[in-house]
Amino acid sequence: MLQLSQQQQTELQQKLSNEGFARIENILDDTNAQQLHECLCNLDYQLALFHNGTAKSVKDSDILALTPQEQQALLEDIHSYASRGVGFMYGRHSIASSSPETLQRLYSDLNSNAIQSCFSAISSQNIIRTSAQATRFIGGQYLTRHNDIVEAEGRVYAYVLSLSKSWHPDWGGLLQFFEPDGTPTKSYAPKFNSLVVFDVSKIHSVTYVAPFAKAPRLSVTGWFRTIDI
Ligand SMILES: O=C(O)CCC(=O)C(=O)O
Ligand SMILES: [Fe+2]
Repeated sequence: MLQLSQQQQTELQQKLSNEGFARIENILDDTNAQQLHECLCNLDYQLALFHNGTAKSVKDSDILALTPQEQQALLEDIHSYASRGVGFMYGRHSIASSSPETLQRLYSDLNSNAIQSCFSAISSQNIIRTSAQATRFIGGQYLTRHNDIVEAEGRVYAYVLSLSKSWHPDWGGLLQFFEPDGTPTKSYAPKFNSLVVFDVSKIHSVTYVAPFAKAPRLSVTGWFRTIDI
C-alpha cells in the first residue's frame, strides 16, 4: 500500500535536512487512499483531551453519562488550559489487532523493512519501529503548540498522512509550524492523500477547526523511532 520511489526519498531527504519538514503528494494509489478514507470515516475514536492537568482518553459514553452542567464544567476546564496554550481535544484511535484490516495493512507497511530502511537512510539513524494512530478533528477541536520529542521512544520524524477530502481553506485545522517565540512559519492545510514528514524538534500545532467545518479532519499520524517499546 505504501512505498516511496527513489526520487521521493531523495526529495524528502533534501527538504528535511534543509527545512525540517516536507510533503509528498499522492503518496498512496487512489484505491488505497479511498479505502483508508472510508475506514477513517467509520472508525471508533476516543476523545483525547487535557483536563485537570493530565492527558486523558475518554469514550463518548463517558461524556454522555455527565449531566449538561458537568459537561459544561469539563469544557471550561479544557478551554482554560487551551487559553494558556496547553492541551488538546481531538478523536484518537490507536491502531491495534482489533482495528479494521485496511488500517492494519497500513500499519504493517509503515513497519516494513522497505519503509524503515528508507527512513533510516534519510535520517542516518536506525529506524526500527513506526507508531501509528488515526485521528479525527471536528469543529471546535485543536492541538496546541508542542514538539514531538520523546527520548524514551527514540522518535526521529513525525508523519501525518492526510485523508480529508476537499478541505476548505477557511476551516482551520492547519498543521502549523512556529519559531520558538511563537511566530508562525510554514503551514500545511489538510490535503487528501498527502504525507507530511517533519523533524520531531519542530514546534507545531493543529490550529482550531472552525465550528462550521463541514467535514472532519482525518489523518493517520505517528513517529519513526529508534527504540521499540
Ligand atoms: O495531525 C497533525 O497534523 C499533527 C498531529 C501532532 O502534532 C501530534 O499528534 O503530535
Ligand atoms: Fe505533534
